[in-house]
Amino acid sequence: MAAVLRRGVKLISSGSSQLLSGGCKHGRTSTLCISSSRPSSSKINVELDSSTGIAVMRFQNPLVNSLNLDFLTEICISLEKLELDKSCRGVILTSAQPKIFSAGLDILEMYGKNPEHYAAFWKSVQEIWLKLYGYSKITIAAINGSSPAGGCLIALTADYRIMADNPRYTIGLNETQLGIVAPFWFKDTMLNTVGHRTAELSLQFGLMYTPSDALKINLVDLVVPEEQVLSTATETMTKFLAIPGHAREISKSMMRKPVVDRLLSCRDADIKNFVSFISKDSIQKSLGQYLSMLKQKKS
Ligand SMILES: CCCCCCCCCCCCC/C=C/C(=O)SCCNC(=O)CCNC(=O)[C@H](O)C(C)(C)COP(=O)(O)OP(=O)(O)OC[C@H]1O[C@@H](n2cnc3c(N)ncnc32)[C@H](O)[C@@H]1OP(=O)(O)O
Repeated sequence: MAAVLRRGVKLISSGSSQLLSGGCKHGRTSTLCISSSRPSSSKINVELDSSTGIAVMRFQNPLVNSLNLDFLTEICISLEKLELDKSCRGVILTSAQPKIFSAGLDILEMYGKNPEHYAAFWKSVQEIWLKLYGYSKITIAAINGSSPAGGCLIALTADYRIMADNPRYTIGLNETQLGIVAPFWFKDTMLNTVGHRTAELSLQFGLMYTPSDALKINLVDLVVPEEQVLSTATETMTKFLAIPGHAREISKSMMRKPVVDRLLSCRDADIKNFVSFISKDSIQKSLGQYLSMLKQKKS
């Protein structure tokens, strides 16, 4: 999997991605970069500073970082590589797209397709959640834009959330607004973060929160000026890194394992449930209307 290219430079490749260590792009010898072997098609960019052990994973799937099958797979592969890389100690998740952290699951993956496609897509959604929620290393979400539904879920899996102080950005599980339902593991992730009553109201109404409101309900941990989101995430990561790693990791696992195990125990049933739900005419109709609404918003 890994090959030494020249002194201090190793290449790890899987699918379309490569991991280069040593001096690359930025001329900093301590920087690792993961990028696609076809840079124009890469949906993420990862830089790992080997002097600090902090990796920054930037989502760059135009236009709005919607989570389609390819994008989810690419994120998962990169997370796996970083988890195996001993020089990586923590990952900051952020967006390279302006104003959007992630628009959530790609609605086009859930609309007008066949059951096999829905099953494959849902499996990859499960995969990313299992990977992130059970991630052994520290994760921090540097939320520099809006983050509805699946985008919020990605942020919720992190150990810490820092959001840009811009009232035009919103975050939340808005599924009911689309006429769909957040599955139990989305619900559990939310519930474990904001508590039962807030989660109940939030899920039923499909509420989207401004950064200051998200802070009030502990959906995010910190709100900072936009230009400070990444630097604050790095500072926060340093605080996490000061804690003895083994103790922190076990504590994280202790809090999250029951929820992870719950999905692991019924993955196939959850996929079946999703396929049957999303294939219903009434659900397809709701999604179709929502997509039209998104298009009309522009005109
Ligand atoms: C008995 C029990 C039963 C339970 C069973 C449970 C089973 C499980 C059920 C199903 C669960 C599904 C869970 C779903 C999770 C999701 O994540 S659904 C997606 C939710 N996302 C959204 O609602 C976001 C919608 N988008 C927006 O609000 C805005 O686009 C934005 C992100 C805020 C960006 O705004 P702006 O910058 O103004 O850009 P736009 O012009 O609106 O968008 C640009 C183009 O992108 C398209 N687009 C946007 N979001 C998506 C998306 N999520 N998927 C696909 N495409 C998207 C948008 O249409 C524009 O396209 P073009 O017009 O072609 O340019």
